[in-house]
Amino acid sequence: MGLLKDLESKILIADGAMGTLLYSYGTDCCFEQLNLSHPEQIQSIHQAYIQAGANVIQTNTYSANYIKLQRYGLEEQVKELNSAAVSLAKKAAGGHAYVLGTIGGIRGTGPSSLSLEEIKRSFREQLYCLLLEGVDGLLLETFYDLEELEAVLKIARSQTDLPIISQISLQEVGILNDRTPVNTAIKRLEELGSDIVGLNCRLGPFHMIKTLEEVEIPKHAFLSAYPNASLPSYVDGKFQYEGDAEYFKNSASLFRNQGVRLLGGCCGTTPAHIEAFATELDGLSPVTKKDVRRRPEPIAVAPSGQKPQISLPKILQERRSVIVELDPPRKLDTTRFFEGAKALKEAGADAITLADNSLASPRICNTSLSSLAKAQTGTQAIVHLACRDRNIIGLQSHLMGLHTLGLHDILAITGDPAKVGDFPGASSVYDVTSIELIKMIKQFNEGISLSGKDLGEKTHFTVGAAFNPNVKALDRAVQRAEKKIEAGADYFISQPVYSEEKLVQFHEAVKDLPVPVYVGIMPLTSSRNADFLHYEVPGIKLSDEVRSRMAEFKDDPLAAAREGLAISKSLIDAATELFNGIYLITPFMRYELTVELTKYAYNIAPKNVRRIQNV
Ligand SMILES: Cc1cc2nc3c(=O)[nH]c(=O)nc-3n(C[C@H](O)[C@H](O)[C@H](O)COP(=O)(O)OP(=O)(O)OC[C@H]3O[C@@H](n4cnc5c(N)ncnc54)[C@H](O)[C@@H]3O)c2cc1C
Ligand code: MET
Ligand SMILES: [Zn+2]
Repeated sequence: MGLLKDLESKILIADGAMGTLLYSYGTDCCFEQLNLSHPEQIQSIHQAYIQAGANVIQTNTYSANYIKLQRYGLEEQVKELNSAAVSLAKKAAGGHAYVLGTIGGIRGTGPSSLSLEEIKRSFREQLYCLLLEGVDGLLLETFYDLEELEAVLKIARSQTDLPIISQISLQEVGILNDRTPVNTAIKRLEELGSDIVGLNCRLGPFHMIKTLEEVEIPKHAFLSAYPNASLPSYVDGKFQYEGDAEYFKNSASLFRNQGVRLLGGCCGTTPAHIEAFATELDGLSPVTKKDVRRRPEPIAVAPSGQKPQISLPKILQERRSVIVELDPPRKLDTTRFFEGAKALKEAGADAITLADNSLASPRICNTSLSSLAKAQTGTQAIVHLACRDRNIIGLQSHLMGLHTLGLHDILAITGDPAKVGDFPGASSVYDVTSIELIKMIKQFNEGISLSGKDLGEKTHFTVGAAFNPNVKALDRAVQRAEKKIEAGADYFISQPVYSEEKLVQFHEAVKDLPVPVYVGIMPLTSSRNADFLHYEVPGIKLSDEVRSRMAEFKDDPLAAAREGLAISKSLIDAATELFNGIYLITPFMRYELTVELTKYAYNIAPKNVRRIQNV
């Protein structure tokens, strides 16, 4: 007797959801905490599943690791919560059902910055607690990330000979988030020594069976499936699942036909669903042969989006390039904006850049204006894209829209937080930071969405990233830049620099980076403007000389603007000795200033070329 021995000749039925069942009862605390605070509740759920026909149950430990328990301040209780869970499940099983120690995946559906080392640490701790209490097997479930599952499976396999079940979760039929076909992933888990391999959560029976049609029956492992009851719906502020056990009854034989030998339920399932599986498959032997549907090769489709205009990082390798930030207006009159776009194009700017609600204050949508500017004047536009205002659904939709409009230049930024802007109470989404956004965009360039879905064609985005040289520790800024390069950044655009000394330090810090930099220069418009930047904008310091030059024209706005231009010109003189890329920032829609500076920058003869940033 033993779980694996039984599976050689039988189909076993596993239990269904624990978490969503508790949630449906109105539980709103940490579910694992109930192992200690309300043990009778957990035990009665186990018993209900056993009564429904489950031969295999799992401990209430899905999130009982320090990383997830941290959310509730329970990270010190990993041992107690796991121990209690095992003893409750064992008591309920009373020797009539196998008890699996459950460990849930940590990396979710979006990009995660949690290191594998930290995940492994947390996994080891929970693993030892479960093994110490004596379970009949381990259930590694709800892993969206194959790298994570492989890493923890290796650890578990090296620590125990007990049966191990490894279950992947999918967002798309047949394919993991990283594009690995599910059949390949299952084979890899089998090779790493998993005794049972399969799928759980996220998909309901329909999509899970469709996925299993692409999966071969493993030679040295058994197949498992724990489908969700349905897709969730959101009613009256609560997630609900359609609870039709009759539907599960009809699906049972379809799972069997796919070679599944351990069949249970995940989110939204109840003892009624498990009973449906158990009665329907009672006495039936496992299927050992089936036809496997081959995954179709992705079809290469000719791209429909227009091809990019000039490649800015390429230009920077060859010659000087000036780009100019011309921000969307805060009000609805766009006259000055389009005049500016036209004038800058005529002045020779290689592109204009349009901020995305910078300083977290609403402006006209930069994509609309970029598209119109491109259509009206042929201007190449760099669209800033901030992670603050869009979740990963909105970001992806936006990327597809940019591609469709033929806007291929993006500046990927995390974005100023909402609290600095006009609506400090608004939420800052930040599902991802600039680094993960850059990765996402580069994945789109491979024709693949964040969930691994085939986009049907490849995008052609060139991705810029932000660099702030106005920080105390430039070396840390460079380290962050290196991460952005690793993620796929093609070039950098910097915050404005206001002193020649800073330009030299900046150049020294980035000269060996493998991608080019556009160095920021923003003309000062008045003495007050200079003081504001110096005193109020974090990281920006103007030299005493610059501030006193501006202060001289305190009462003469025209003369002050002229002085601001003169200062910018000397900064451009210094900058063009060090960098090929000049990024001019138009202050307060005064594009005449940046038009003049664009012409000025192009008219400076190339100087000591050897010192130019090495790219
Ligand atoms: C060229 C340019 C254009 C911009 N356009 C916009 C815009 O359109 N809309 C908008 O809202 N904002 C814009 N910003 C502002 C920008 O979003 C913020 O300045 C941001 O904090 C830094 O850039 P990032 O978004 O790439 O953040 P990231 O570099 O991704 O930084 C994200 C987080 O990491 C932290 N961090 C950054 N650098 C370091 C470091 N060296 N060490 C440790 N932690 C660090 C930051 O505090 C921040 O919380 C722009 C900035 C630049 C330089
Ligand atoms: C989020 S997937 C399901 C986790 C666990 N098996 C439960 O039912 O609570
Ligand atoms: Zn689930």
